[in-house]
Amino acid sequence: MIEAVDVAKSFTVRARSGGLRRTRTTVRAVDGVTFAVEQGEFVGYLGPNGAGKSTTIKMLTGILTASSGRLRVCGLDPSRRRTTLARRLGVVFGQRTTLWWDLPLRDSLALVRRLYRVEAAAHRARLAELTALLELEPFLDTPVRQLSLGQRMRGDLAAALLHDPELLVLDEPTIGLDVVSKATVRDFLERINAERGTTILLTTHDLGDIERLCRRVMIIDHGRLAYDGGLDALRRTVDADRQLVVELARPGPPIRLAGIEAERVEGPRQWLRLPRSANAAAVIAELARVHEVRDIALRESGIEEVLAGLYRGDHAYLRSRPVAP
Ligand SMILES: Nc1ncnc2c1ncn2[C@@H]1O[C@H](COP(=O)(O)OP(=O)(O)OP(=O)(O)O)[C@@H](O)[C@H]1O
Repeated sequence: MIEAVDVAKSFTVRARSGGLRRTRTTVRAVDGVTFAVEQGEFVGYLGPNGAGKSTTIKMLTGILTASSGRLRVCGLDPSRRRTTLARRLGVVFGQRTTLWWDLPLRDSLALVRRLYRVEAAAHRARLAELTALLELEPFLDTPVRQLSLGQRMRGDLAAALLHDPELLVLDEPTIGLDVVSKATVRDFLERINAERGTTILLTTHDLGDIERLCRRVMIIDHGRLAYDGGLDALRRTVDADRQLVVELARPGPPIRLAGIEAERVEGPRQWLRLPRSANAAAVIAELARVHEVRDIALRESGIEEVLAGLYRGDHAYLRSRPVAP
């Protein structure tokens, strides 16, 4: 469904550098990413702010042309075959709407039907199905500008799927939604992926979206893929690591013992990451023998912590582990 080989995108930015002088700098927003997404997959595309996610999505949808590399979406070059690709692709940008602000949702969806040249009978059937799945009925005749954020998002999802695309690309579809609306959107996405086999690429900062929906995640940072693999493998890696929070009798230099080093020191308190292979009981016994320890807590780390570590630039943490192909 998607094939990206060493895809890069650079922007030239002009900035004032004192007086009337301007300098030109190049921002490598996407810096050589290679990945493939198969039909029917549900993939999370994650990364910190400014990592290159939106730029990738704009290249996938043909809005931007890659500076270099090879990109194919549904077998097509997105920037050259943008119109043809649009018929096979659905896109939702959570921060923006594709609906007509002053029109009732029903009329907006009728215009979408004309844009995509969907047959009237097929449109009726599809609209009925989407209306039921997304519970649109109560507000089909309400102007889009009067819809709540959650209602508008459901309307946008319907608009993106009316022409029954093979691939759905979502940029933060649950941003700003309450827990009930999030659950409706997630249930819906899970269903169309499972029942219709729609391939989904999802960008989100919401860990609930990821945990609930994505079996595979790709993590991009500074324009490069830092991880591509199963969420379960990532979670197992993370869960295997634990953290020891040690409170010493007095402040001291970072603790070092048996190959384990403190990764954070705050006064008498130090944080040590215990790898999978470490025996916590033995480490604690050794700590107590060498240092004057006031207190010790052993903490399991979750997916949130590994993402935060990665986003802070703690790359060695994941790169030291096997990355799925
Ligand atoms: N049109 C542009 N001109 C210049 N620089 C750009 C342009 N678009 C994006 N960038 C830069 O490229 C980098 C990647 O931006 P991008 O919007 O792809 O990040 P993102 O991962 O989507 O971030 P966020 O999570 O904040 O939405 C950033 O440094 C950004 O400032």
